[in-house]
Amino acid sequence: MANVLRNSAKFGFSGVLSQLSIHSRHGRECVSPCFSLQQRNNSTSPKIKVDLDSSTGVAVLRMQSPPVNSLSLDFLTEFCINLEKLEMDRSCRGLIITSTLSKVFSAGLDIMEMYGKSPERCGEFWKAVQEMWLKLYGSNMATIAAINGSSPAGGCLMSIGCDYRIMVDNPRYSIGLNETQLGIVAPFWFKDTLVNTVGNRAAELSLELGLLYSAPDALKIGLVDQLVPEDQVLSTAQDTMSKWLAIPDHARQIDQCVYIIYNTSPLPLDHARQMDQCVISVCIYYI
Ligand SMILES: CCCCC/C=C\C/C=C\C/C=C/C(=O)SCCNC(=O)CCNC(=O)[C@H](O)C(C)(C)COP(=O)(O)OP(=O)(O)OC[C@H]1O[C@@H](n2cnc3c(N)ncnc32)[C@H](O)[C@@H]1OP(=O)(O)O
Repeated sequence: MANVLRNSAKFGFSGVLSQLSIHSRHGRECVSPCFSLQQRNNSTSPKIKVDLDSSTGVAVLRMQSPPVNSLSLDFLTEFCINLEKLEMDRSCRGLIITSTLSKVFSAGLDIMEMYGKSPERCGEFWKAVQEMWLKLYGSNMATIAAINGSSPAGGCLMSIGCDYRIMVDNPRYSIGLNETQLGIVAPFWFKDTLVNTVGNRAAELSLELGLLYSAPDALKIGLVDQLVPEDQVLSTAQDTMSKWLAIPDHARQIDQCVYIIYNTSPLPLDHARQMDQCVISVCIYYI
């Protein structure tokens, strides 16, 4: 543990995960000389748009993959590449994730990725899902989800992978890990992340019944931290981010790291990750 804490101070949580044998992770010390200033500040790709304001150190990542921002392999790959670029950029300290689509933040995993694909493709897809969660939950940046629409299943995982959640105050928007309603089971690390957010009992009820919560109900159980009118979601996220960034990065990162290490099962370890990948790939293949 002493080593983990020493490393957390040196590398931040991402760095600690890499000490625990995660591939391709980058502490904030690791600044790639490969990215030009222009590349770092603005990158546009088909499914994701990122704008980094270098005066505030805050990036806004907009998911723009109609109709519902479903998490396909292509989407997840783009998402992870963008996250990795921001992670390596010293000037970026905070990340806000939101959607350009009306009514939907993200519909979760792309159902077409889970239907009739080869075991190899299923494995690749699941690895990308794991990677998305590891990169987001383990990020050294302060992360806020500005949830401007429904966010079921994998969309909810993405939201609870952030440090703070602001949702539009609209009872028609829902959020939750509804996998059991679909006849599938949320993996253990989805469960851990939910428990870390809403506590044990609420998570148990939520997972077993596959509950989707309206925005007001999500606030009641602590699944989201704040509700705001639709037109204020981004500005509130920016204001909230400035409070998070008033805390010295190293202190926030170490605090987060200690919390996660004590409260999360060991997916960061290669063997746990591979076992999870194998089980899920087989399950998807036989669905
Ligand atoms: C032991 C067994 C273990 C098995 C293990 C297997 C897998 C892993 C286990 C768990 C992890 C799973 C995580 C997941 O994320 S699963 C995905 C769950 N997602 C959902 O349930 C969301 C479904 N969608 C909705 O509820 C709604 O679409 C919405 C997001 C609320 C938006 O509603 P709206 O009315 O605005 O749109 P439509 O419903 O009309 O949809 C428009 C369009 O989008 C298509 N679509 C919707 N969701 C998805 C999706 N997840 N993937 C792909 N495509 C999606 C929908 O079909 C419509 O398409 P069309 O062509 O008809 O226009």
